[in-house]
Amino acid sequence: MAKVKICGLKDPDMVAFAAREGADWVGFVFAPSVRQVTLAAAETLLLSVGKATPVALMVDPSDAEAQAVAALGFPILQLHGQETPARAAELKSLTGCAIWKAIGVQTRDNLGQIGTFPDIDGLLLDAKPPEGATIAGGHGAAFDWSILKGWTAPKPWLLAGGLTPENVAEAIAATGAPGVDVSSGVERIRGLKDRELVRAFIRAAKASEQP
Ligand SMILES: O=C(O)c1ccccc1N[C@@H]1O[C@H](COP(=O)(O)O)[C@@H](O)[C@H]1O
Repeated sequence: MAKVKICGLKDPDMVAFAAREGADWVGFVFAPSVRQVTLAAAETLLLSVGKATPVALMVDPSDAEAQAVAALGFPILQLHGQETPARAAELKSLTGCAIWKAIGVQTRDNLGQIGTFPDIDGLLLDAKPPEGATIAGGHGAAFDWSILKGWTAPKPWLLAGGLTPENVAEAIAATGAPGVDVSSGVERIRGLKDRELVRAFIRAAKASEQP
C-alpha cells in the first residue's frame, strides 16, 4: 500500500478531511504559488492535521525563512528549489527538520545527482517545470515513469508530478513508488482542492498493488 501526501492545502477543513481520509502527509507551500500560505495561516492549518504528518514545502529558503517555518513545529522540510547538497545539509542542521529533496526528472541522467545528497532523509521525484515556468512545481506534469526501470532508491522516496486519481495506480505499478505526492491532480479549480478528488486519489493509491 503506497503512502500518500496531499500537497498545497490552504483550508483547515480540507486539511482535516484529507487526514481523515487517510493521507499520511499534508503539505503546505511556503513559496510563490497559487497555493502559498503565510506563517499565520499555517499555524491555524497545523491544528487540523490529525494523524497526518505536516510537511513544509519551501523553494530556496533563506536561513530566517526556514527557521521561521520550522519554529511552527514542522518535522519535515521539502526543498523544491535549486538547493545544493551542502545547502540541504545546512538547512537540516539549522532547522532540525528532516529534509526531503525534490529532484526534477526528465532523463535517466537526472537520477545521478541523487547520490550527491547523502545527508537528506527522503527524495521526491517530480517532473522538471515546463519551459519558461516561474513557479518551481505543482504544474500537473508527469515525467516518463519508465526512466525509473531498474533504479534502486538510496533513500525513502515519493513519486510526484501529474498524478491524478485516474493514473496513480498505474504510476505505482510502473515505478514501485512507496509513496505518492499530488497537488494539482486533486483540484478542479486551480489552487482549490476538491473533496471528491482527494478521496478518490487516496483510495486509489492505498488500493494499489506495488510490483
Ligand atoms: O503545489 C505547488 O503549488 C508547488 C509550488 C512550488 C513548488 C512545488 C509545488 N508543488 C509540488 O509539485 C509537485 C507536483 O505537483 P503536481 O501534482 O504535478 O501539481 C508535488 O511534489 C507538489 O508537492
